[in-house]
Amino acid sequence: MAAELENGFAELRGVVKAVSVFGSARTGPASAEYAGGRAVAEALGHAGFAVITGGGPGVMEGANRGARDANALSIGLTIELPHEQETNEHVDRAVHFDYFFARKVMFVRYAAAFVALPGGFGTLDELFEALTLIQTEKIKNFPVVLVGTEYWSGLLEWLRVQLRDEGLISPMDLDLVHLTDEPDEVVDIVVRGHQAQLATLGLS
Ligand SMILES: CC(C)=CCNc1ncnc2c1ncn2[C@@H]1O[C@H](COP(=O)(O)O)[C@@H](O)[C@H]1O
Repeated sequence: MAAELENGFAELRGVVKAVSVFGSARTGPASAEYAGGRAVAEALGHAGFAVITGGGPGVMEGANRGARDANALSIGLTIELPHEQETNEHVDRAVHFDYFFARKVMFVRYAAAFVALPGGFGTLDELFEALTLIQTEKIKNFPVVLVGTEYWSGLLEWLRVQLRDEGLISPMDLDLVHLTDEPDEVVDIVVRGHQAQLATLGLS
């Protein structure tokens, strides 16, 4: 397990400007979600960001493909699962993990932001992990961009009403969560977050 972390750090060394993109493993190449992942990743790629996904099918594949379309580095952090699963063909650099938690460290450590498209448990797990890290200030100026207003609006509203308004989270815990359908807006949000991170480190 320690070896898995070490290997991840070694494989990803040098990745300094990247975004982790999450989304359903089940939405095929003909779906709007796949196209959305591709468009967002392509826009991020043109803005100079590498794209990190889970390396699987669906939205992950769309995002890796979009990164390639933009000639950006396309990374897949693949996971050992009970059913055999191929790394999608648009990954340039694959890093394999047996443990979900070791893999999660990499999604955060090497990314300037999280972008989440529609998905199931896996996507929600990744989203809420980021929100927990933001809330506890383990990560700072780290934007979370939800892509797909129709899909995400209900959850976001529920978080505002049931969690924020009821005092179960702080009012500012949702400040870094953005909702959009526009790839260019995703880029703007990510760039601003990245600049704020560099400024915090005294690197801007
Ligand atoms: C069809 C199927 C079950 C494929 C599983 N293959 C997978 N390969 C890589 N990452 C995955 C896989 N399943 C879930 N994940 C992780 O969880 C998210 C997708 O899960 P879900 O479909 O939203 O819940 C992805 O962002 C990814 O990081």
